[in-house]
Amino acid sequence: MVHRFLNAAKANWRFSKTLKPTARNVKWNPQMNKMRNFLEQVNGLNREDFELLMRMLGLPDDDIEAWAPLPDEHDPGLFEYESHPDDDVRIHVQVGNSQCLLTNWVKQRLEHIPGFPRPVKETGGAYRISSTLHTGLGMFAAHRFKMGDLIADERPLMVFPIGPPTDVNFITSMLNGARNEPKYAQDLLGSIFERMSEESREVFMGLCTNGRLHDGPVLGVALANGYYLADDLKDETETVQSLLAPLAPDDELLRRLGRYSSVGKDLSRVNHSCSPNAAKKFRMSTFSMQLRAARDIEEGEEITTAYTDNLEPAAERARHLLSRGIDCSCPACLDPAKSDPIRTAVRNRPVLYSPRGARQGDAWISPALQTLARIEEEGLEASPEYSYTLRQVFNAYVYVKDEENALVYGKKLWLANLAAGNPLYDMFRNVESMKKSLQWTRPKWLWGVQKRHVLI
Ligand SMILES: C[S@@+](CC[C@H](N)C(=O)[O-])C[C@H]1O[C@@H](n2cnc3c(N)ncnc32)[C@H](O)[C@@H]1O
Repeated sequence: MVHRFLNAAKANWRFSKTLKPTARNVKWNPQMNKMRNFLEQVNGLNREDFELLMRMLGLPDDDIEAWAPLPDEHDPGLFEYESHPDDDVRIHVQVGNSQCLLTNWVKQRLEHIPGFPRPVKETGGAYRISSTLHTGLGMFAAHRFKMGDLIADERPLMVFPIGPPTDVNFITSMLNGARNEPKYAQDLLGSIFERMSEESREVFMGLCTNGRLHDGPVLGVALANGYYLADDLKDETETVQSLLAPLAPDDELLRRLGRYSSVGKDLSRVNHSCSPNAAKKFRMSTFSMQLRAARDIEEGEEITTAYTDNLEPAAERARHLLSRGIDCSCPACLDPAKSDPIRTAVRNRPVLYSPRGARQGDAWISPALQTLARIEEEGLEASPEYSYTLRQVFNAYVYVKDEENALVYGKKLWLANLAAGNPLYDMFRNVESMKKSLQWTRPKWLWGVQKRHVLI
């Protein structure tokens, strides 16, 4: 059987990135359901099929082009792969100085990336690692960064699996903090560790263990520093698909099936914040973790990322963080009565409806502007809701043909996407392409009805 795996940029080349509803607690009406079904089908299309559909629907080339993401230097290309009995077998793979335990499938996927591994970017002198007041070592900005700027680009010392396909015991051991099967997990990580260079081993063992040495030294470091690679590096074998199929959406196994974690030299020194100023993204093409500024950062400021979902209430965050040995004492954790309602309001940000009939001023845009203000007040620019809300506001200003404001928010959206590693669209920062966008040229096209439109 031939599997077709689309690269991220192509898979993301979708209307729905701009139009798909993302707000929670939304009451769906039949019209929205219809739209969602349509968009879900469009979602599955690659660029060629998408273009074909748009042409069939009568969309001119100019409009189609305006929706295309710019060429992506991280585009891993198309992967067409014949399934093989060895797909799930794990093997040791070295990429540069990274030692990894990957499935044959992932190894094949990486080898299909043109020019793999592409060079990592030099950011020499952009940061320093030094002591913080209360959280051990941390990373500090050596100069000012603007939102979206690259702070670090680093290949991991080690990449290791955190779940099946083949090692069901391993997941049990990791889920139980390695208490049930410490020997198994320790041996597995040990087999990667012993392949590392002496220098890398020394760096690795110098990382913080957070008192988890009882798990064994290598496992202790991996548990205290492991960074979850989520969808950025994962197995997509038939075994994984079949194991995934019966799982409920809240099953913990979903997070772990065919997934990986990594430990880095400097990036493992970045501490957690509930209002982080930076975001990490693993890139397959360079086999490296990129750290970018999620908002402007001053020289000397500590650089932080989120170890947990920062839109959860403080009590829920504390539960997650405690499992990583962190007792967070940031202002949001110390004063949940003030912070929790703001974060919940961001999470439940409202759907934005355009006004019925003729233009009725811009007051209908204010719920989205209010969400943006809340995000900036709480320092939540690293959460996906920031891009979503900027997109709402951009769409809304384009809808009312307010060129000046559309451009202001389009440019912010461009930077927020850059920081998050999302696809970049010229229309967000360029008046010419903005005016070719669907929202600008024919706002009623998609729904084909003279009703209110959801600008999500
Ligand atoms: C990946 S390491 C970060 C670097 C670490 N501070 C060091 O000295 O190497 C994660 C550990 O740092 C500490 N840490 C990170 N963020 C923290 C925070 N917000 N509050 C308290 N401790 C934190 C915890 O001990 C955690 O297990």
